[in-house]
Amino acid sequence: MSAITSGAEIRGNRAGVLSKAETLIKALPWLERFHGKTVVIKYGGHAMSDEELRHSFAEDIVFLRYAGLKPVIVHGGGPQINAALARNGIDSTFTAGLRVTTPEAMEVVRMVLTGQVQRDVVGLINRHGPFALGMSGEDANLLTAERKQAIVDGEPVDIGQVGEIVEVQVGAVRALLDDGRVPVISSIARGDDGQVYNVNADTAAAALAVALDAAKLVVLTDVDGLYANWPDSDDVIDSLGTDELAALLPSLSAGMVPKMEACLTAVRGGVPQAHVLDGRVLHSLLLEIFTDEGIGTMVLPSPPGDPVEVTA
Ligand SMILES: Nc1ncnc2c1ncn2[C@@H]1O[C@H](COP(=O)(O)OP(=O)(O)O)[C@@H](O)[C@H]1O
Ligand SMILES: CC(=O)N[C@@H](CCC(=O)OP(=O)(O)O)C(=O)O
Repeated sequence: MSAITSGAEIRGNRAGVLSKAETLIKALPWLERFHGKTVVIKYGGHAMSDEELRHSFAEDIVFLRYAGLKPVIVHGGGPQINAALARNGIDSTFTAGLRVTTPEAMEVVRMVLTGQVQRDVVGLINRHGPFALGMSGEDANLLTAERKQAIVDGEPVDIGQVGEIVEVQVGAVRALLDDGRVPVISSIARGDDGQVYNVNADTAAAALAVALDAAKLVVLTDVDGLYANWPDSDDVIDSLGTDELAALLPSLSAGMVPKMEACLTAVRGGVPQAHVLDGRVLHSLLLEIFTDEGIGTMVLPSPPGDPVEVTA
């Protein structure tokens, strides 16, 4: 027998249906603006902690792909590397937000990023749509790096096999994008000296966003955005210009340093906007790209408005 719905029920559902249609229509200007555009998304290790959030991230990526955008993912894996180093009895320290990478730590970093985290992210996305394909920055000479030194109190400090990106060859990534794929990239680089280098994933994402002429860089992490007076307050800076950000950088600490440097590099390199978003919020990527809700911190070319007041 065919299913029958009463007229009263249909009229009762109408309001809910209309509000869903309104949500879709509100996304229209953003769909037009970003259709065919490349968006580089840094998926931080801390943003991968929860099962429901991981699926919401994968759904967002597949949604972006079906909506005609070209998402490129650069994944992190700091907490996963920490756990693997601890299991192997290898000490792990950070200088200026970067892991001091001995040759034995480098083996673990490479194995965890390309052999574990990248595989997990690819598998996760492909459960929602068959688009993801993993690459290391070493593949097809995507990322070439030289040994980097950290600067501490104005002095250069050796931090081992940490790489500073000196060349990006995006041919292989473009080929994947042209084929409708979603590249998932691990932040390991090759060196002309035959070494492999550990590159901070925020830094790698910024270099790729610039090289790919991306319309946006989005950095997903585990805080609301850039806090103005962290750790004393949780006031989030909604938006700031590159000049203000450059002035602020010396006062920032820990993981925020490479993240905000990445936003600065990307926007100064021609990417129109960079965002730091809370990956703990379900569907934060879709909310950022397809609505005008201000979530997280946005970096724009200077001047974007009044300078923010910040105390170190
Ligand atoms: N001004 C700041 N605003 C927000 N977070 C900050 C700030 N300064 C330092 N942090 C720290 O940086 C961390 C994010 O960096 P990180 O742990 O490297 O994340 P991810 O794994 O996502 O790359 C936050 O969890 C917070 O503890
Ligand atoms: C040089 C350096 O620090 N490399 C990082 C690479 C992974 C990373 O950046 O992961 P998150 O984005 O999750 O922090 C590391 O070894 O932890």
